[in-house]
This record gives sequence, structure tokens and C-alpha cells, in this order.
Amino acid sequence: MTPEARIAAAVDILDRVLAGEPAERSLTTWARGNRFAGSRDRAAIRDHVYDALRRRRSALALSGQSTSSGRALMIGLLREDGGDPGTVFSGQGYAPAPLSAQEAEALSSAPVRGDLPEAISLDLPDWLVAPLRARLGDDFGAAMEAMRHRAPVFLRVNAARSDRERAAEALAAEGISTRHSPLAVHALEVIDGAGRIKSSQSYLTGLVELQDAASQAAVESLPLTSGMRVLDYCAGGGGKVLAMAARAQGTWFAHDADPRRMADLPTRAERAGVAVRRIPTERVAVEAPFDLVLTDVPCTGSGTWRRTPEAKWTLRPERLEELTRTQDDILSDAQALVRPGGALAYMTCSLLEQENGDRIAAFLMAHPSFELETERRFSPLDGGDGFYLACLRRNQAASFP
Ligand SMILES: C[S@@+](CC[C@H](N)C(=O)[O-])C[C@H]1O[C@@H](n2cnc3c(N)ncnc32)[C@H](O)[C@@H]1O
Repeated sequence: MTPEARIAAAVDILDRVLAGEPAERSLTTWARGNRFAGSRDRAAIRDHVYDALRRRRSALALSGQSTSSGRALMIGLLREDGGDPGTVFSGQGYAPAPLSAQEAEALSSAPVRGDLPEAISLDLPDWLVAPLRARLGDDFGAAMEAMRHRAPVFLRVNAARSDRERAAEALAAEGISTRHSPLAVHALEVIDGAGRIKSSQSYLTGLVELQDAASQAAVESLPLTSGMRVLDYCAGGGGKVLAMAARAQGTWFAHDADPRRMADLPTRAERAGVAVRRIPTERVAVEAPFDLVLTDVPCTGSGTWRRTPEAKWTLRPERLEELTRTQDDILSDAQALVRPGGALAYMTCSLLEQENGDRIAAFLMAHPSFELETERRFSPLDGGDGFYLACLRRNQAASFP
């Protein structure tokens, strides 16, 4: 496909996404209906679509138009990236149709990037500027600029199987080049060949897992020692429990309010060579107490919006409120499962303090038998996703219910 044909495809896909279809589904549907497109074409189209979704607000402003459409977003994106929309939108071959008189007129009177208001140039909904600035301080501009671009891909080397040097060599032999990430001891950042990971032997045999470096660093901060009984209370696909199990010998339990979310866990655990017991909600109290209970709670995901940019535009204050209530409820349920002297860990992939420090402060007020032991905040400027960890210790003298 020509570069122009890829842009025409991105325009069509973006129109479907703007009409409400999830981006992944639109990309898959397009690929099924256009089998002539090779893997490089599909990757390039995907990049266009995700770039436009991450930079949706600034791209629309730079197009000079007032209503989002696939064409408007790609026109604005091309402009910011130094391309000439008038040349690309030529109607020649498989290029998108030429600019209409109205589009050309809007483009000629559109503002330049340097004149865009801050929230637009940083591609943020207005209501999120204040809380994110409050959290990030002087890093606000740079961190939000980083969020406008593609996230790096990280692998976690399974410490139970290998070390970073040997894993990097095995990956290189399969065409995947990596470098050590300073963020976490077992993290490799993928430089080239990310598309080959899931079919590589290194991945299929459990030598490496896909996992963001900030998540890995947070797991490294957990007070894990061999022989512990550990519950991952919001286990989902099991990313955290597998990372914990790679660090220490222990008895590993996984729970999720929606057990279907744990469907892949047995396969992943087998690949990694660890045993994880899934337990239904009614068995959790029977298995308690635990030495460590991890709550990797549902959140806005504001630290991962580079990967899921649609979520940035659909989040509403009411949903944030609802999530903070769920987070409080989970902490309150999980604390009862911790043995006296044991630990309760709380994680989010959010940059918003309402979901992070504020929740822990509220919890500590209501539960004086716990004290804060460790707190870590990661922003995209650290290299990985935005992430938060708080580790709380239950008073030794507290009684177990
Ligand atoms: C952020 S995801 C967990 C991701 C997972 N730990 C990982 O590393 O792959 C949050 C999970 O919490 C689960 N969840 C939501 N409400 C819950 C509750 N009240 N109790 C336990 N789990 C809950 C969701 O089903 C979801 O799978």
C-alpha cells in the first residue's frame, strides 16, 4: 500500500471509532476485509489510528475544523508532523479524496501549534488539567507531552528461568532487539521486533512476559520473602501474581470478583513454571489470613492512556467518583484478610491522586491498625506507564477476625 492509501484506511477506521466502535475491533474488521494489506501496512495504519486518538484534540484544532471526523484528525495530524495535507489528500490512486473547499478554507485559517491553549496542545480534557498538574507539578507539561506519543514495549524476564543478559541474547536470536531498562531489575525495553514477541520461543516457553516496567518496579518494591502465603485479590489475567511468583518461593492465591478475568491465568502460570491457586470469592475468607494481600484495583487507567487513548476522552467525573468508591470497598474487604503483622499492598495504573494517595489517606483514617510503609509514584517520565504503589503494614498486636 502507498503511504496515502494507508492514510485513507486510517480515515475510514477512525470514522468507525468516532461512531463508537472500539479501536481494536475496527482495526481487526478492516484487516479482515482488506486481506491484501501486509503486516507492515497494518502496523502503519494502526500507528496512524492510535496517534490520531492520542492527539485527537490538537489534531482537530490543527485541521481548523470544529467537528471530529477521520479526515479532520488525519489532516491535523499530518500538519503537526510536517506533512502537506493538500498533497496527501489528492484523490490519486488510493489516496483519500482531495480536500473540499470547506476543508481547505478551514486549514488555511487554522491556528499554529504554538498558539493552541494548553489543554488542547497537551491533548487533555479540560477537567483533568488541574488534578494532573497538582500531581505532577513541574513535570506536568513534559509528562503530558510524553502521553501524546506511543508507549514503549517492555518485557519482564522470568527470574525463575533466566537473567536479563541471557534473555536478551535469546530474543536477539529471534529478531527482537532489546535494551536494559533502568526502572526494574528484570525489565527489557523492546527496541525492534515487538510484533514478533508473541510468536517467539522466548515468550511461548515462559522466558519473558509482556509487562510494563513501572508495574515491574512496583512488584519489586513489595515486601516478599520465601514461604509467604500471598493473595492477589484483583488478579485479572495474573500479571502481578506471576511477577511476584518469579521473585520468591511462596504459596500463591489469585482471586477476582469476575472469575472470567482469570481464564488465561492457568496457561500463563504453566508457561512461567509456577503454581497459582485460583479461589472463588466464597473461599477467600476460608483461606485467610495471608502474609500479603495485593489489591491491584480497577482504576481510570490514566497512567496507560498512551495504550488506550479512547479512555482518556470518555472518562467522566462521575465515573472517577464511582471508581474511588470501588477502590475504598476493595481495600476495606481486603484488609480483613491480612494477618496481624502482615502487609496490604495497593496499586493503580493511574496518575490521579484521587485514586492514589487520597484513597490511602482515607483508608488509614478508617483503619488505625495499619501504617504506611512504602509509597511510590511513577510517571511516564520514568520511562514506563504512570503507576502508584502503597504498601501498608498491619499492626502486630491487631487481632485477626
Ligand atoms: C487492574 S485489573 C487487575 C490486573 C491484574 N492484576 C494484572 O496484573 O493483570 C482490576 C481487576 O479487579 C477486578 N475487580 C473489580 N472489582 C473487584 C472487587 N470488588 N473485588 C475483587 N476484584 C475486583 C476486575 O475484575 C479486574 O480484573
